Amino acid sequence: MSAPILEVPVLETTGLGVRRRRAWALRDCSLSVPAGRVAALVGPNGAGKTTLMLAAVGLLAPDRGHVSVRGTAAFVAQDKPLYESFTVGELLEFGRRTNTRWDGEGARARLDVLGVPLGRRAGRLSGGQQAQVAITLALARTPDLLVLDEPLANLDPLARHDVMRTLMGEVAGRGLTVLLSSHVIADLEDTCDWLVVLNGGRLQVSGDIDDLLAGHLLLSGPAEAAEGLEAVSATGTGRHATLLVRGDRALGPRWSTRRPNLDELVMGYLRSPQAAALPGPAGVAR
Ligand SMILES: Nc1ncnc2c1ncn2[C@@H]1O[C@H](COP(=O)(O)OP(=O)(O)OP(=O)(O)O)[C@@H](O)[C@H]1O
Repeated sequence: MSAPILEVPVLETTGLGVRRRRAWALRDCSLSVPAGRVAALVGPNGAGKTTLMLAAVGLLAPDRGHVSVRGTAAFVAQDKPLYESFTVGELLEFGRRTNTRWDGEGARARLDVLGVPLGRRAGRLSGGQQAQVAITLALARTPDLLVLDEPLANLDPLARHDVMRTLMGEVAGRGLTVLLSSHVIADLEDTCDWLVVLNGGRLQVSGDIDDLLAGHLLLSGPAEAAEGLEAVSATGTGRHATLLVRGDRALGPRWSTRRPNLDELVMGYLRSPQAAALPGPAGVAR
């Protein structure tokens, strides 16, 4: 096995714990997202995704542990708030006046390509256009880390594709690092290369998506043969069982094996909140 390549983290949390009102929304979370990665943040409702993102950009203070960002971070909240009575051009001008780092030319060029009229009031734009404007304003601040809370929610498939293409262009063009949350794994499969899974306020998975997929197998076979097999999780329909397991296993002709896809990997972990795939001290999943 080749030695793990050390990548510079842009976002790093160590033992991060955040309380919302009296309850812990995030506990003992230690993760890193390397530079130039597009990290998918997934987990059920209430898992702590927004809490982690707010802590990452400094909008929530840790109650335990640390969070650090190398460089600057920009955040686009779930409801993509814009001053509705401002025109898009006025929003750009407002951004220019209120930010020390501002790429107005890039922002105008992007909106031009997307066909968003600068003279239109933000409140009169479609949901997809509002998402694009909010992301464009965040990108114009030329952050090192862009944090997006469900940027694809309520967008049609074409608009979702456009948003992801915008992000990929920025990542390829200037090595931006992105952390984005979503409930639709299929939207993330082609563009994200890093995975963070939260469940009930705890970190379950953090790592390179290709490594994670290559490090797991999906087994299908007779339920009675599944007993005693160590698995991340198992599902079944009576006599038939499907298991998500770590590593490579030769189990004989009664089992069919294949690599899981991203959705199967995520679902396999979410079904077993106690299971975890986190990098050990040498970057090896444990
Ligand atoms: N403003 C708040 N005040 C108090 N508790 C909150 C607040 N916002 C969230 N919480 C609680 O913190 C926990 C984590 O919520 P968070 O919004 O981070 O989850 P999430 O994974 O982003 O969920 P969703 O997918 O539903 O957006 C939940 O138990 C939630 O009830």
